[in-house]
Amino acid sequence: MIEKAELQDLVRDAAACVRATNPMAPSITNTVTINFVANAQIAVGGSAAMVYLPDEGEAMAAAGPAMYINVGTLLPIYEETLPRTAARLAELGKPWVLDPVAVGIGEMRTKLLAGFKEQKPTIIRGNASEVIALADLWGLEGAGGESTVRGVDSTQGVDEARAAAVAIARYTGGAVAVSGEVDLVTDGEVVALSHGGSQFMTQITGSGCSLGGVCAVYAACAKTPLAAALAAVNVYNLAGARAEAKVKAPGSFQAAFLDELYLATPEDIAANPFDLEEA
Ligand SMILES: Nc1ncnc2c1ncn2[C@@H]1O[C@H](COP(=O)(O)OP(=O)(O)O)[C@@H](O)[C@H]1O
Ligand SMILES: Cc1ncsc1CCOP(=O)(O)O
Ligand SMILES: [Mg+2]
Repeated sequence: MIEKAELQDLVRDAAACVRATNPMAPSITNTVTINFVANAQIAVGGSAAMVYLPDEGEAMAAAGPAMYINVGTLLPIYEETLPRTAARLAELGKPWVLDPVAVGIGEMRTKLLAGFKEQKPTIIRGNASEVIALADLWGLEGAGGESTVRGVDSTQGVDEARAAAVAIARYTGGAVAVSGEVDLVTDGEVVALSHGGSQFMTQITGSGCSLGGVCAVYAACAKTPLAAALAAVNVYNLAGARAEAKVKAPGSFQAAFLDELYLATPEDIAANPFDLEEA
Protein backbone atom coordinates (compact mmCIF):
# COMPACT_ATOMS: atom_id res chain seq x y z
CA MET A 1 0.00 0.00 0.00
CA ILE A 2 1.29 3.47 -0.88
CA GLU A 3 2.52 5.49 2.14
CA LYS A 4 0.67 8.70 2.96
CA ALA A 5 3.85 10.79 2.64
CA GLU A 6 4.53 9.37 -0.82
CA LEU A 7 0.98 10.17 -1.94
CA GLN A 8 1.30 13.70 -0.54
CA ASP A 9 4.50 14.16 -2.58
CA LEU A 10 2.69 13.02 -5.73
CA VAL A 11 -0.15 15.47 -5.02
CA ARG A 12 2.24 18.37 -4.38
CA ASP A 13 4.25 17.56 -7.54
CA ALA A 14 1.08 17.41 -9.67
CA ALA A 15 -0.11 20.77 -8.33
CA ALA A 16 3.32 22.35 -8.86
CA CYS A 17 3.52 20.96 -12.42
CA VAL A 18 0.11 22.48 -13.22
CA ARG A 19 1.22 25.88 -11.94
CA ALA A 20 4.45 25.64 -13.94
CA THR A 21 3.07 24.33 -17.25
CA ASN A 22 -0.52 25.69 -17.54
CA PRO A 23 -1.91 22.49 -19.16
CA MET A 24 -5.04 22.68 -21.31
CA ALA A 25 -7.77 20.21 -20.32
CA PRO A 26 -10.54 20.61 -22.90
CA SER A 27 -14.13 19.80 -21.92
CA ILE A 28 -17.40 18.64 -23.33
CA THR A 29 -19.62 19.67 -20.46
CA ASN A 30 -23.09 20.83 -19.55
CA THR A 31 -24.59 24.20 -20.42
CA VAL A 32 -25.56 24.99 -16.80
CA THR A 33 -22.07 25.19 -15.32
CA ILE A 34 -19.74 25.48 -18.30
CA ASN A 35 -18.45 28.92 -17.27
CA PHE A 36 -17.74 27.84 -13.70
CA VAL A 37 -15.87 24.75 -14.93
CA ALA A 38 -13.62 26.91 -17.12
CA ASN A 39 -13.00 29.45 -14.34
CA ALA A 40 -12.09 26.75 -11.81
CA GLN A 41 -9.70 25.08 -14.26
CA ILE A 42 -8.01 28.43 -14.88
CA ALA A 43 -7.90 29.31 -11.15
CA VAL A 44 -5.85 26.20 -10.29
CA GLY A 45 -3.39 26.98 -13.08
CA GLY A 46 -4.83 25.09 -16.04
CA SER A 47 -6.36 26.25 -19.28
CA ALA A 48 -9.89 25.59 -20.59
CA ALA A 49 -11.45 24.93 -24.02
CA MET A 50 -15.07 23.88 -24.40
CA VAL A 51 -16.43 22.14 -27.53
CA TYR A 52 -19.64 20.43 -28.66
CA LEU A 53 -19.05 19.01 -32.17
CA PRO A 54 -17.76 15.50 -33.02
CA ASP A 55 -14.73 16.54 -35.07
CA GLU A 56 -13.83 19.21 -32.50
CA GLY A 57 -14.03 16.65 -29.67
CA GLU A 58 -11.59 14.46 -31.59
CA ALA A 59 -9.34 17.44 -32.31
CA MET A 60 -9.30 18.42 -28.62
CA ALA A 61 -8.54 14.81 -27.60
CA ALA A 62 -5.40 15.14 -29.71
CA ALA A 63 -4.58 18.71 -28.66
CA GLY A 64 -4.79 18.47 -24.87
CA PRO A 65 -2.83 16.26 -22.46
CA ALA A 66 -6.09 15.31 -20.71
CA MET A 67 -9.82 15.84 -21.25
CA TYR A 68 -13.14 16.13 -19.40
CA ILE A 69 -16.52 14.71 -20.39
CA ASN A 70 -19.63 15.63 -18.37
CA VAL A 71 -23.07 14.42 -19.49
CA GLY A 72 -25.13 16.97 -17.52
CA THR A 73 -27.19 18.42 -20.35
CA LEU A 74 -27.10 16.19 -23.41
CA LEU A 75 -27.83 17.55 -26.88
CA PRO A 76 -28.63 15.34 -29.91
CA ILE A 77 -25.16 15.90 -31.40
CA TYR A 78 -23.57 14.29 -28.32
CA GLU A 79 -24.74 10.88 -29.49
CA GLU A 80 -21.94 11.27 -32.03
CA THR A 81 -19.54 13.60 -30.20
CA LEU A 82 -19.05 11.61 -27.00
CA PRO A 83 -18.29 8.13 -28.41
CA ARG A 84 -15.99 9.59 -31.09
CA THR A 85 -14.10 11.68 -28.53
CA ALA A 86 -13.77 8.81 -26.05
CA ALA A 87 -12.57 6.50 -28.81
CA ARG A 88 -9.91 9.00 -29.87
CA LEU A 89 -8.78 9.46 -26.26
CA ALA A 90 -8.45 5.68 -25.88
CA GLU A 91 -6.56 5.42 -29.17
CA LEU A 92 -4.13 8.14 -28.07
CA GLY A 93 -3.83 6.77 -24.50
CA LYS A 94 -4.76 10.16 -23.04
CA PRO A 95 -6.16 10.41 -19.50
CA TRP A 96 -9.74 11.63 -19.26
CA VAL A 97 -12.34 12.29 -16.61
CA LEU A 98 -16.02 11.34 -16.72
CA ASP A 99 -18.75 12.96 -14.62
CA PRO A 100 -21.82 10.69 -15.04
CA VAL A 101 -24.24 13.45 -14.01
CA ALA A 102 -27.79 12.23 -13.38
CA VAL A 103 -27.08 8.71 -14.64
CA GLY A 104 -30.39 6.95 -15.07
CA ILE A 105 -32.36 9.72 -16.78
CA GLY A 106 -33.27 9.11 -20.41
CA GLU A 107 -32.27 6.67 -23.11
CA MET A 108 -29.36 8.58 -24.63
CA ARG A 109 -27.65 9.19 -21.27
CA THR A 110 -27.99 5.52 -20.36
CA LYS A 111 -26.66 4.36 -23.73
CA LEU A 112 -23.69 6.75 -23.68
CA LEU A 113 -22.71 5.94 -20.09
CA ALA A 114 -23.08 2.19 -20.71
CA GLY A 115 -20.82 2.62 -23.75
CA PHE A 116 -18.05 4.26 -21.71
CA LYS A 117 -17.52 0.95 -19.89
CA GLU A 118 -15.43 -0.17 -22.83
CA GLN A 119 -13.21 2.93 -22.89
CA LYS A 120 -12.46 2.88 -19.14
CA PRO A 121 -12.33 6.55 -18.10
CA THR A 122 -9.11 7.34 -16.19
CA ILE A 123 -11.00 9.14 -13.42
CA ILE A 124 -14.71 8.98 -12.63
CA ARG A 125 -15.98 11.85 -10.49
CA GLY A 126 -19.51 11.81 -9.18
CA ASN A 127 -21.67 12.11 -6.11
CA ALA A 128 -22.53 8.97 -4.13
CA SER A 129 -25.79 8.15 -5.92
CA GLU A 130 -24.17 8.60 -9.34
CA VAL A 131 -21.24 6.31 -8.52
CA ILE A 132 -23.57 3.60 -7.18
CA ALA A 133 -25.78 3.89 -10.27
CA LEU A 134 -22.82 3.74 -12.68
CA ALA A 135 -21.43 0.58 -11.05
CA ASP A 136 -24.92 -0.92 -11.34
CA LEU A 137 -25.25 0.12 -15.01
CA TRP A 138 -21.86 -1.48 -15.74
CA GLY A 139 -22.88 -4.66 -13.88
CA LEU A 140 -19.76 -4.69 -11.74
CA GLU A 141 -19.43 -7.45 -9.18
CA GLY A 142 -19.01 -6.50 -5.54
CA ALA A 143 -20.40 -3.01 -6.11
CA GLY A 144 -23.43 -3.60 -3.85
CA GLY A 145 -26.04 -0.99 -3.03
CA GLU A 146 -28.95 0.41 -4.96
CA SER A 147 -28.95 3.97 -6.27
CA THR A 148 -31.73 6.33 -5.34
CA VAL A 149 -30.38 9.04 -7.69
CA ARG A 150 -32.65 12.09 -7.94
CA GLY A 151 -31.75 14.33 -10.86
CA VAL A 152 -28.29 15.82 -10.36
CA ASP A 153 -28.20 15.63 -6.54
CA SER A 154 -27.14 12.73 -4.33
CA THR A 155 -29.61 11.17 -1.97
CA GLN A 156 -26.98 8.87 -0.48
CA GLY A 157 -23.90 9.21 1.68
CA VAL A 158 -20.33 8.73 0.50
CA ASP A 159 -19.91 5.63 2.75
CA GLU A 160 -22.72 3.89 0.86
CA ALA A 161 -20.79 4.34 -2.41
CA ARG A 162 -17.48 2.94 -1.13
CA ALA A 163 -17.92 -0.59 -2.54
CA ALA A 164 -19.13 0.77 -5.89
CA ALA A 165 -16.20 3.19 -6.14
CA VAL A 166 -13.67 0.46 -5.36
CA ALA A 167 -15.31 -1.93 -7.86
CA ILE A 168 -15.23 0.71 -10.62
CA ALA A 169 -11.58 1.61 -9.94
CA ARG A 170 -10.57 -2.07 -9.98
CA TYR A 171 -12.39 -2.46 -13.31
CA THR A 172 -10.94 0.65 -15.00
CA GLY A 173 -7.48 0.53 -13.42
CA GLY A 174 -7.92 4.28 -12.78
CA ALA A 175 -9.36 6.30 -9.92
CA VAL A 176 -12.83 7.19 -8.66
CA ALA A 177 -13.68 10.30 -6.61
CA VAL A 178 -16.98 10.32 -4.71
CA SER A 179 -17.97 13.76 -3.41
CA GLY A 180 -19.89 14.66 -0.28
CA GLU A 181 -19.28 16.02 3.20
CA VAL A 182 -16.14 13.86 3.35
CA ASP A 183 -14.79 12.98 -0.11
CA LEU A 184 -13.63 9.48 -1.00
CA VAL A 185 -10.92 8.85 -3.59
CA THR A 186 -9.84 5.33 -4.53
CA ASP A 187 -7.69 3.47 -7.03
CA GLY A 188 -9.10 0.11 -5.90
CA GLU A 189 -6.11 -0.52 -3.63
CA VAL A 190 -6.34 2.37 -1.19
CA VAL A 191 -9.11 4.70 -0.10
CA ALA A 192 -8.31 8.33 0.78
CA LEU A 193 -10.92 10.27 2.78
CA SER A 194 -10.40 14.01 2.32
CA HIS A 195 -11.84 16.54 4.79
CA GLY A 196 -12.92 20.16 4.49
CA GLY A 197 -15.24 21.90 2.05
CA SER A 198 -18.32 23.90 2.89
CA GLN A 199 -22.11 23.63 3.13
CA PHE A 200 -22.19 26.47 0.59
CA MET A 201 -20.79 24.07 -2.01
CA THR A 202 -24.18 22.35 -2.01
CA GLN A 203 -25.93 25.71 -2.44
CA ILE A 204 -24.28 26.74 -5.68
CA THR A 205 -24.54 24.79 -8.91
CA GLY A 206 -21.40 23.39 -10.46
CA SER A 207 -19.14 22.56 -7.54
CA GLY A 208 -19.24 18.91 -8.59
CA CYS A 209 -18.96 19.62 -12.34
CA SER A 210 -16.05 21.99 -11.87
CA LEU A 211 -14.32 19.48 -9.58
CA GLY A 212 -14.36 17.07 -12.53
CA GLY A 213 -12.82 19.71 -14.77
CA VAL A 214 -10.10 20.33 -12.19
CA CYS A 215 -9.44 16.56 -11.94
CA ALA A 216 -8.73 16.68 -15.69
CA VAL A 217 -6.27 19.57 -15.25
CA TYR A 218 -4.33 17.59 -12.63
CA ALA A 219 -4.56 14.41 -14.73
CA ALA A 220 -2.52 16.27 -17.35
CA CYS A 221 0.39 16.41 -14.90
CA ALA A 222 0.02 13.75 -12.20
CA LYS A 223 2.00 10.51 -12.17
CA THR A 224 -1.10 8.49 -11.20
CA PRO A 225 -4.89 8.90 -11.54
CA LEU A 226 -5.16 8.61 -7.72
CA ALA A 227 -2.77 11.56 -7.23
CA ALA A 228 -4.66 13.65 -9.80
CA ALA A 229 -8.05 12.96 -8.22
CA LEU A 230 -6.76 13.57 -4.69
CA ALA A 231 -5.08 16.83 -5.70
CA ALA A 232 -8.40 18.08 -7.08
CA VAL A 233 -10.45 16.90 -4.10
CA ASN A 234 -7.95 18.34 -1.63
CA VAL A 235 -7.82 21.76 -3.29
CA TYR A 236 -11.63 21.85 -3.33
CA ASN A 237 -11.86 20.99 0.36
CA LEU A 238 -9.18 23.52 1.25
CA ALA A 239 -10.60 26.34 -0.88
CA GLY A 240 -14.17 25.60 0.26
CA ALA A 241 -13.26 25.83 3.96
CA ARG A 242 -11.18 28.98 3.48
CA ALA A 243 -13.88 30.68 1.39
CA GLU A 244 -16.62 29.84 3.89
CA ALA A 245 -14.70 31.63 6.62
CA LYS A 246 -14.86 34.85 4.58
CA VAL A 247 -18.51 35.05 3.47
CA LYS A 248 -22.09 34.82 4.70
CA ALA A 249 -24.00 33.53 1.67
CA PRO A 250 -23.66 31.44 -1.53
CA GLY A 251 -23.26 34.20 -4.15
CA SER A 252 -20.19 35.70 -2.57
CA PHE A 253 -19.00 32.19 -1.66
CA GLN A 254 -18.64 31.32 -5.35
CA ALA A 255 -16.33 34.28 -5.96
CA ALA A 256 -14.37 33.68 -2.74
CA PHE A 257 -14.02 30.01 -3.64
CA LEU A 258 -12.45 30.81 -7.03
CA ASP A 259 -10.07 33.18 -5.25
CA GLU A 260 -9.03 30.45 -2.82
CA LEU A 261 -8.50 27.94 -5.65
CA TYR A 262 -6.18 30.51 -7.19
CA LEU A 263 -4.34 31.18 -3.91
CA ALA A 264 -3.78 27.56 -2.80
CA THR A 265 -0.13 26.53 -3.02
CA PRO A 266 1.03 23.00 -3.95
CA GLU A 267 2.16 22.57 -0.32
CA ASP A 268 -1.28 23.64 0.99
CA ILE A 269 -2.98 21.20 -1.37
CA ALA A 270 -0.80 18.26 -0.30
CA ALA A 271 -1.29 19.15 3.38
CA ASN A 272 -5.11 19.24 3.32
CA PRO A 273 -6.23 16.66 5.91
CA PHE A 274 -6.98 13.18 4.58
CA ASP A 275 -7.02 9.65 5.99
CA LEU A 276 -5.52 6.79 4.01
CA GLU A 277 -6.89 3.26 4.35
CA GLU A 278 -6.67 -0.05 2.53
CA ALA A 279 -9.56 -0.49 0.09
N1 LIG B 1 -21.99 18.70 3.16
C1 LIG B 1 -20.84 19.14 2.58
N2 LIG B 1 -19.90 19.74 3.32
C2 LIG B 1 -18.75 20.16 2.77
N3 LIG B 1 -18.45 20.04 1.44
C3 LIG B 1 -19.35 19.44 0.65
C4 LIG B 1 -20.59 18.94 1.17
N4 LIG B 1 -21.28 18.37 0.15
C5 LIG B 1 -20.51 18.51 -0.94
N5 LIG B 1 -19.36 19.13 -0.66
C6 LIG B 1 -18.28 19.46 -1.61
O1 LIG B 1 -18.87 19.99 -2.78
C7 LIG B 1 -18.19 19.54 -3.95
C8 LIG B 1 -19.19 18.94 -4.91
O2 LIG B 1 -19.73 17.79 -4.31
P1 LIG B 1 -21.23 17.33 -4.52
O3 LIG B 1 -22.17 18.42 -4.11
O4 LIG B 1 -21.36 16.01 -3.84
O5 LIG B 1 -21.24 17.10 -6.07
P2 LIG B 1 -22.44 17.23 -7.08
O6 LIG B 1 -22.62 18.72 -7.19
O7 LIG B 1 -21.97 16.60 -8.34
O8 LIG B 1 -23.62 16.53 -6.47
C9 LIG B 1 -17.09 18.60 -3.46
O9 LIG B 1 -15.88 19.30 -3.42
C10 LIG B 1 -17.53 18.23 -2.05
O10 LIG B 1 -16.43 17.99 -1.19
C1 LIG C 1 -28.44 21.67 -12.44
C2 LIG C 1 -27.95 20.85 -13.55
N1 LIG C 1 -28.81 20.27 -14.43
C3 LIG C 1 -28.21 19.57 -15.38
S1 LIG C 1 -26.54 19.61 -15.24
C4 LIG C 1 -26.62 20.58 -13.86
C5 LIG C 1 -25.43 21.05 -13.14
C6 LIG C 1 -25.08 20.13 -12.02
O1 LIG C 1 -23.92 20.61 -11.39
P1 LIG C 1 -23.33 19.97 -10.08
O2 LIG C 1 -23.52 18.49 -10.18
O3 LIG C 1 -21.90 20.32 -10.10
O4 LIG C 1 -24.07 20.56 -8.91
MG1 LIG D 1 -22.81 16.63 -10.16
